[in-house]
Amino acid sequence: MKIALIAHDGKKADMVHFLSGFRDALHSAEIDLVATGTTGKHIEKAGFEVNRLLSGPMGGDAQIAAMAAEKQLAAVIFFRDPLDKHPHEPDVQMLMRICDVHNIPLATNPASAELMFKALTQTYGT
Ligand SMILES: O=C(CO)COP(=O)(O)O
Repeated sequence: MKIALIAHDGKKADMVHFLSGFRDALHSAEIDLVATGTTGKHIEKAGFEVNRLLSGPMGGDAQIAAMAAEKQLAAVIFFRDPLDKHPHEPDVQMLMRICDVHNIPLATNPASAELMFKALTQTYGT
């Protein structure tokens, strides 16, 4: 299964911390990670394999939305920073809307991501 990962700058450390808690599952399981550009760099640095797309403000959120619309994603984990402004806010809203349109599981904070991830790894037997 393919899981998309996105984190705003103020949440990138949270994303790496979150993934580190699932390191064994991520290394052993049949999980493909895809991420927006800068988020992906942080994830790679932490020792995970990830397919990096464009940076969010340059269209990365839109690329992930397209994958969601084409049902290529089992889930989207998007750690948004609610205390910061983003020039590409329309893309952020669009991504979340597309997840809702296509009923793609979407977690926007670590607590929900953890619940979702545990459920997914059980469902997929990983
Ligand atoms: O801006 C983002 C999400 O809206 C994330 O993009 P980066 O991972 O390239 O920082």
